[in-house]
Amino acid sequence: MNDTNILEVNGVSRVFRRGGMFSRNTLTAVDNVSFSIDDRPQVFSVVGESGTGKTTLARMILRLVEPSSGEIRLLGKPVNGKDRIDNFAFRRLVQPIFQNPFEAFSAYLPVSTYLRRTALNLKVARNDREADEAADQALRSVGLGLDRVAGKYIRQFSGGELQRISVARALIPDPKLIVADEPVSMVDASMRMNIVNLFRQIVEEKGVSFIYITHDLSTAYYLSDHVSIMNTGRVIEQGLPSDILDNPSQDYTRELMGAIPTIGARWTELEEIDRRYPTGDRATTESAARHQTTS
Ligand SMILES: Nc1ncnc2c1ncn2[C@@H]1O[C@H](COP(=O)(O)OP(=O)(O)OP(=O)(O)O)[C@@H](O)[C@H]1O
Repeated sequence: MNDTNILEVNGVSRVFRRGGMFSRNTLTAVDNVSFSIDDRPQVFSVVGESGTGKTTLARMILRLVEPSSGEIRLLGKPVNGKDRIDNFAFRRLVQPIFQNPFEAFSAYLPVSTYLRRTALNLKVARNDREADEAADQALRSVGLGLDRVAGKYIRQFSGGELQRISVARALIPDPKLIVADEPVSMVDASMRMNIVNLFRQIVEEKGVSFIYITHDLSTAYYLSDHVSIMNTGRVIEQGLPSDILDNPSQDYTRELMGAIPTIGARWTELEEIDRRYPTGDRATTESAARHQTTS
């Protein structure tokens, strides 16, 4: 165990029962997965097709599902079990971003009220004024501001705008780690790169690390410092994105790559979308540029 690692996942498995309470049928959704994320701000991607166990893994890290075996540690402290890190400390350190931003907020509360409550509940602020300041600061990190959001309900935003607001919500407690489960798969194609670039910008500027869960190898390659490929519950290969894509050791990875018509063409398309829909205050990052030049 290394206390400077933000996250350690040691031999973690999750078995689900299939076919009712008394059934003996089981499914191993996550099978003996191990990896660690050191304290350098980074994007750590977990890539695989539907049903390979990515969401189950994310939910175990977020403490929404208990592992059947193995251990997850956050800054050296257990995430599960009787000595686990307390809930409040956990929520200050780790925040989720989910696939559907419309499900991340209440439909009955203005989004600004929701953000204010988040700041108060997480004790980032002592009163409404401080909470609004915290919300405004977080919204500015994603290219918005409280003035553009105040009093509006989720139906008044596009999916892309609302996903940016859910990134802002996640930033309110100044977390160490954000677990983003398919965060761009329900966002309009024109906004996808915008959000992906925003993640990179947050890594560089705020020192937050992301676990980026996706079926889309192309955005993972573009965005990540590290890629783990998952198939049937197992991590089958992992490493630097350029190493994996230039030299995949597994047939499954080659199949995933085959889903991208040609890597080079895809980057051109992503860059074109990015040019047409700029983030505004987006930083072009060294890491993204590095991956682009290797493609
Ligand atoms: N609560 C549950 N009970 C039973 N089976 C489950 C449960 N949650 C997930 N599974 C099963 O575990 C397997 C892995 O699911 P999981 O959602 O983790 O995969 P995934 O890679 O995230 O896929 P997707 O992108 O479609 O969500 C699937 O076969 C799924 O049906």
